[in-house]
Amino acid sequence: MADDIRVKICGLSDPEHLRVAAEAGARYMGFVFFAKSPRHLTVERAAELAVSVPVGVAKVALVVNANDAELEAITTAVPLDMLQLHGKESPERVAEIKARFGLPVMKAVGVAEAADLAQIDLYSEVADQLLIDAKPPQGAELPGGNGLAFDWRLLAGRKYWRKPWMLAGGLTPENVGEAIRLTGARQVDVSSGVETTPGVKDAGLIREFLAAARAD
Ligand SMILES: O=C(O)c1ccccc1N[C@@H]1O[C@H](COP(=O)(O)O)[C@@H](O)[C@H]1O
Repeated sequence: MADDIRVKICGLSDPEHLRVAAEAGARYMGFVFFAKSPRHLTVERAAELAVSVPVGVAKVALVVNANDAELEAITTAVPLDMLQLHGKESPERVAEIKARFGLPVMKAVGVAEAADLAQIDLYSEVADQLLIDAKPPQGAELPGGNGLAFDWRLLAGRKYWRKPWMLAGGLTPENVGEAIRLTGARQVDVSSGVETTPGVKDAGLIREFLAAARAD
């Protein structure tokens, strides 16, 4: 087992799936706070779920262009370890959120072509981690969580970014091994790939994903 591969399961909403993910070795659990997402949680529900996350597993709040009032409500109600910024937050806004809310920040960067990789260096200055995801198609309702992959060969030979990074976008139990092999990722994030329909996670797929990601 490649136990050093750290897996994040995003968009969890059921305590049973939290239990399965933790038991199978997930290191991060993502709660989505974005009303347009089928995985959206209220702060009250997320606070209830957070209780079931074992010590040592990071609780991550995913937000999209959230204002301070929204962030205040989330961070006050839910015990969190990290904020995932998945919108169009500027480097200045990332730095401001990090300072104001006192939590490590992971900034999502959308990639469709080599030119997009420059964003990674830009955000490396201010974010604690980078999340390298597929750029959403023009006009997409969601800026992530679309089950869309990008060309992983764009990351080949570039594993030494200045900050820890996580690979996301269209990962599944079937393709995660190949994605890790091609990109050198040591951390991976999945949402749609462990669902039967958008927003509905599947315990068997969660287990399969973790086993595949952590296999040698
Ligand atoms: O999961 C969502 O609903 C979501 C909504 C808004 C922004 C990002 C979202 N999810 C993140 O998107 C990537 C890729 O997800 P997928 O595996 O392709 O479905 C991942 O980082 C999720 O955390």
